[in-house]
Amino acid sequence: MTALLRASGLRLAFGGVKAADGIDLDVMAGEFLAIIGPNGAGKTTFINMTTGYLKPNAGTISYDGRTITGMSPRAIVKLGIARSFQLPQLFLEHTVEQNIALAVASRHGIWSPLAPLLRPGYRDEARDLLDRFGLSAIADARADALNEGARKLADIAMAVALKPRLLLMDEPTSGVAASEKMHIVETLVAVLRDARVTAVFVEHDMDVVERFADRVAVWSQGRIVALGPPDEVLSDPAVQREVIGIERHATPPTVTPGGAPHA
Ligand SMILES: Nc1ncnc2c1ncn2[C@@H]1O[C@H](COP(=O)(O)OP(=O)(O)OP(=O)(O)O)[C@@H](O)[C@H]1O
Repeated sequence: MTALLRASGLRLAFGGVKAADGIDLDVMAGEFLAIIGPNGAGKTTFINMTTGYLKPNAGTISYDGRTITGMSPRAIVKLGIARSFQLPQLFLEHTVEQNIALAVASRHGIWSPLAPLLRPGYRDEARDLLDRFGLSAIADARADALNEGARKLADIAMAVALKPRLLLMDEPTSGVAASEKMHIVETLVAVLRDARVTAVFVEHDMDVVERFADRVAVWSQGRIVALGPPDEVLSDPAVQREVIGIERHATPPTVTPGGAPHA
């Protein structure tokens, strides 16, 4: 396997806070790499640097052999790197299908909300994606009416509509009801494997990491402190003590569809 993404010596400080303190990481083509670590460890900062939302103070990021450090988010998307956010970025007043069709249109450089109406092909592609994500039944629902699980899947479907080779997902299961979580991850992993997308995902649920990650990278205070297969890394006493204990404590509350948050 070759490295699709290579981060070398990444550093980024916010005032006195070292959000990235020398990050070296190769993401291999085809793998699913989980990033775990306590709140504030620098996980989102890594995704933001890789996708052009933040510029590192030092270090380089290369993708498919090409340096992308400091490029704009739009230029990076064009090269084949997409992302989803901790808080889904859907257009809330639009339907699920319209959201996906808008993402398809944006891949063609068209940013108008009318694009899907003008080009039926975009809607067809959106419908195919909805089918693959198991979202066809709610194609006509407004995005603001969805429960958190469906919202996360729709957000990831929008990222997949960009036809990425590499997808970075920031906490794809946060806020999703425990009963829905495994189904959601199974669905998105099946779609991504089928589309041969390499995936990096930040995750707080160790069951999800254990079951779906090929490798896991442990972040702590802007550094990677462990990296390897989940069974090795998650059974490492130092990781359990320093990170997973904190993780379990810090796991955000889940929200049931239409219900109140609960721990
Ligand atoms: N734009 C910013 N301006 C100032 N400080 C920031 C900014 N982004 C991140 N930080 C700080 O950098 C550190 C790392 O933040 P980051 O969001 O990357 O952590 P994280 O591991 O993703 O945490 P969480 O699990 O809570 O999402 C934190 O101390 C955070 O407050």
